[in-house]
Amino acid sequence: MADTVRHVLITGGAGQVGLELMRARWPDDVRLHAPTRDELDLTDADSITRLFQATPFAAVINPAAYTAVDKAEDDVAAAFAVNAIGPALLAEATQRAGIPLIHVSTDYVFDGSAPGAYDESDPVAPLGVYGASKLAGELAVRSGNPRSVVLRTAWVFSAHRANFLKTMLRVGAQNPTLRVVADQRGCPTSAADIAEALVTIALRMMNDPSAPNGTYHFVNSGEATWHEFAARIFAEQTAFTPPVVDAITTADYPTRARRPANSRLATARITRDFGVRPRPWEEAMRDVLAELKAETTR
Ligand SMILES: NC(=O)C1=CN([C@@H]2O[C@H](COP(=O)(O)OP(=O)(O)OC[C@H]3O[C@@H](n4cnc5c(N)ncnc54)[C@H](OP(=O)(O)O)[C@@H]3O)[C@@H](O)[C@H]2O)C=CC1
Ligand SMILES: Cc1cn([C@H]2C[C@H](O)[C@@H](COP(=O)(O)OP(=O)(O)O[C@H]3O[C@@H](C)C(=O)[C@@H](O)[C@H]3O)O2)c(=O)[nH]c1=O
Repeated sequence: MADTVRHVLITGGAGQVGLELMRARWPDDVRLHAPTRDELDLTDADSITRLFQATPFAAVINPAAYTAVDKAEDDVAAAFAVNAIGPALLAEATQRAGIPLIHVSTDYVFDGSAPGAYDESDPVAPLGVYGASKLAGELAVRSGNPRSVVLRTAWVFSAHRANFLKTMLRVGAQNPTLRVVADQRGCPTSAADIAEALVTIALRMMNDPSAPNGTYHFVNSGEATWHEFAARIFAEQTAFTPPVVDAITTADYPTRARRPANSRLATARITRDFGVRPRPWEEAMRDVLAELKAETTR
């Protein structure tokens, strides 16, 4: 008898977006597979082959990545292995299996020189190794499996793993004053909301072989500088007396990697093609703060 279960492979299931994909609402006939790092290492072609031999996947979602932006500058080979070679191998495997691949990418493929929000057709020019490796991954996915979506997102926060929101809560509880850059502007985005968009795209692509493909932007609506993001986090949290947050320039806060001054993403295309409507980042952030609060009071 034919397998009536639709098997969906989720890479990086322990990451921010991967975890939210595992918690997201899926139809009853979908079975999620989130292999551990021992079972799936994106840099190891054999581990991908073994997985595909064991299970007839109906789709693959790839949020796994090397995400340490500064470290990548000195760890070029490792960043490219995960962010470029891994997606190339997944594109090859999904193309051979005749199934869609949904890949997650970043606003850091842009150099930040545009005056407004970037749309999907704007020219890319990454400033650092992380962005360059993610761009190489995008190209490999598009050319390796035309039945694919590259979903670019930005400034991801959630109650899990490492992210700017959690860093601010940690250092803000310990320091009366913080210094945060006020000349880099982007779109803070909830991992749970990204997961919801990915579910919509994956279901559509599984159900309809002629579903839209290509590059899409998904971020929560609104925008902020890192300084505004930090200030809002402290205004909304109730766990401790908020620190004073000084607005500084990028030059005042030297980092190993350069970051775009403007990486706002326009989302009209995903709304038009998939009906996905982003909600304001402040609203999504309140959900995450509530989740963190519930965890500490449990
Ligand atoms: N974080 C952000 O602010 C942004 C992220 N993105 C993109 O969104 C996606 C999801 O990011 P996010 O959830 O924050 O990432 P995380 O850093 O939270 O998680 C990344 C996941 O990838 C896994 N991983 C790393 N290397 C490998 C490998 N060789 N084989 C298999 N799995 C591996 C990690 O495994 P392990 O659990 O073992 O560490 C981890 O589970 C990524 O593609 C990222 O580039 C885009 C814009 C912003
Ligand atoms: C901790 C801290 C950071 N900053 C600055 C440094 C940097 O310019 C900015 C953000 O710092 P972070 O290192 O937390 O964020 P960063 O790692 O640059 O975040 C990026 O991650 C990758 C994975 C992406 O794809 C991007 O969309 C983006 O989310 O804030 C301060 O100004 N003060 C501080 O106390």
